[in-house]
Amino acid sequence: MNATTGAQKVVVIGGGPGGAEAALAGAQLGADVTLIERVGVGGSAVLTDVVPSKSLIATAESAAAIRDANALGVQFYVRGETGRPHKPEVAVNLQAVNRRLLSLAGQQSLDMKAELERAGVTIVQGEGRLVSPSRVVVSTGKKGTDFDEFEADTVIVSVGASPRELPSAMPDGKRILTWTQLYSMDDVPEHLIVVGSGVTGAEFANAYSNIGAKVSLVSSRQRVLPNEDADAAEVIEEVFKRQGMNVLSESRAASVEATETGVVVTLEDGRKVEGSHCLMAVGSVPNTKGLGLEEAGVELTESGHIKVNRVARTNLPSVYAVGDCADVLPLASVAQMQGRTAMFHALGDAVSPISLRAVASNIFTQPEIATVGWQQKDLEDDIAQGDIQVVHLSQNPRAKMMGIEDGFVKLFARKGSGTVIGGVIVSPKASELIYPITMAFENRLTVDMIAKVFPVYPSLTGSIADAARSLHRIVD
Ligand SMILES: Cc1cc2nc3c(=O)[nH]c(=O)nc-3n(C[C@H](O)[C@H](O)[C@H](O)COP(=O)(O)OP(=O)(O)OC[C@H]3O[C@@H](n4cnc5c(N)ncnc54)[C@H](O)[C@@H]3O)c2cc1C
Ligand SMILES: NC(=O)c1ccc[n+]([C@@H]2O[C@H](COP(=O)([O-])OP(=O)(O)OC[C@H]3O[C@@H](n4cnc5c(N)ncnc54)[C@H](O)[C@@H]3O)[C@@H](O)[C@H]2O)c1
Repeated sequence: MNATTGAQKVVVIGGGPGGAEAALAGAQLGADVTLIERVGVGGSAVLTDVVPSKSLIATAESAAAIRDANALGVQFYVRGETGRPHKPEVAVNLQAVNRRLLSLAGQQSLDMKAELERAGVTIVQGEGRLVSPSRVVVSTGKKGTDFDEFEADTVIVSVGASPRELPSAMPDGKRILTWTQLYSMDDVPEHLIVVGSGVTGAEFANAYSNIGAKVSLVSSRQRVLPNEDADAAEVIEEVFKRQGMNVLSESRAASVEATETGVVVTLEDGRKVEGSHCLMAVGSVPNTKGLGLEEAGVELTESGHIKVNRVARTNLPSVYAVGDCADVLPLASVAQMQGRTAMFHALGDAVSPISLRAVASNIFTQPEIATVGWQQKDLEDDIAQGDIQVVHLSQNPRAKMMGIEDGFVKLFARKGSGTVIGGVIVSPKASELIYPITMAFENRLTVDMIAKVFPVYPSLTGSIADAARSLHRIVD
């Protein structure tokens, strides 16, 4: 408790989406909030992960739009000396691209910092560590020479995660890279080998392919994006292959070595893949080591994630954990929701426990994959009961006009009631199109209610209405 104001004292360790949102919520409720951040406000989400990757993807979309414009009758040519037209090359200036995205990231970090300061949050630059469930030490000097100590009624740990490193494929920051190191490349890599075909691997493989790199994708599973809707992943894999990507299925990388001129990836079956650069996208590890958590009595999982309940509280009443360091779902949107929920709960405000089923998520490949609610696998495994309707975008008039060939809308409706229980959209800008399905899911709307809503004609959302209409059932 702050002795002068009587406000509750809250210390937040880590200023990514989880920590920043928690700090803002605390300030809004009148708490005395101190935010400790060792690198920059916005965290990895803003500085190395979400903002740079999605900015790179915006560039990749522009490059792909130029490539695909020909199909809609747009032609680019320059006249040579003889007056005859020549097709110009589309070139991406990677230095300019990287400058732009790093500057966007830096600016967003500064904007967030200013917003927190305006709200009254005290920001301390340094590395925080728990010394008890209500005491945090911060090393503010280089190599831990200077220390500050903070008493807290509540501590919120939001320290995020870092790229997983394999001992036989250690990143050198030049040829063998993690996703945080990609933005130092001066030129579009001649041949990028991406190890790992989860969301991170798939997004970067697609983006670099679209900006002109030759790409090989080392995928340990039968298909890329193993945790996604199988039909959606199949569309993406087909698009990848059609664009010339070398997808190596059921292939695990055993080691990666840098040579004088490039990299050699040795697969577990002995095959070797040579390229100019290698991106390691083999998952993340939580930044929970050396934080004093176990010593303070906070329970961790075997993977080092902090165990939390649905309001983000750990086994210790005064300690909460939010975002990628907790054992929930590593998404920026979830980190923010947890941050807010944790702070409200700690300060005694009303909260609803977080339901992951309602989280809309998106994979920013081209086309994108957006999902919400129960999925086909849940229906097949009989965890949920529902009917499935798929409408392919090749049947959608607007998609035809726009030259969109790949993608679909898939809707799940509960048997009997017809309530929307989930959906998948594979389409350009699926991240924007999923919102009506998310609204329907959250508010328990039925397919008949959706079918009654007028979509614009012609529009991609028309396929959502079509899927809902097809799910209409006659009531006996
Ligand atoms: C390539 C990539 C793309 C992604 N794209 C998306 C996307 O499009 N949409 C989406 O929702 N999610 C996306 N994610 C996931 C998203 O980045 C994470 O879920 C999000 O960053 C989690 O936020 P956080 O607050 O938990 O942690 P972080 O953003 O990792 O922030 C944690 C902060 O804590 C600081 N910190 C750590 N230890 C200490 C300490 N001891 N003392 C002080 N500070 C400390 C770190 O410096 C860091 O700034 C992506 C992830 C990756 C890898
Ligand atoms: N658009 C987004 O919202 C977005 C983008 C990126 C990441 N994320 C979040 O981050 C989470 C993690 O995604 P991720 O892709 O970073 O990690 P992941 O753990 O989901 O995928 C890593 C993949 O690498 C494979 N792998 C591991 N070792 C390998 C080896 N030696 N050779 C070949 N493959 C190997 C694994 O089998 C796995 O499929 C996502 O679930 C998501 O929550 C979100």
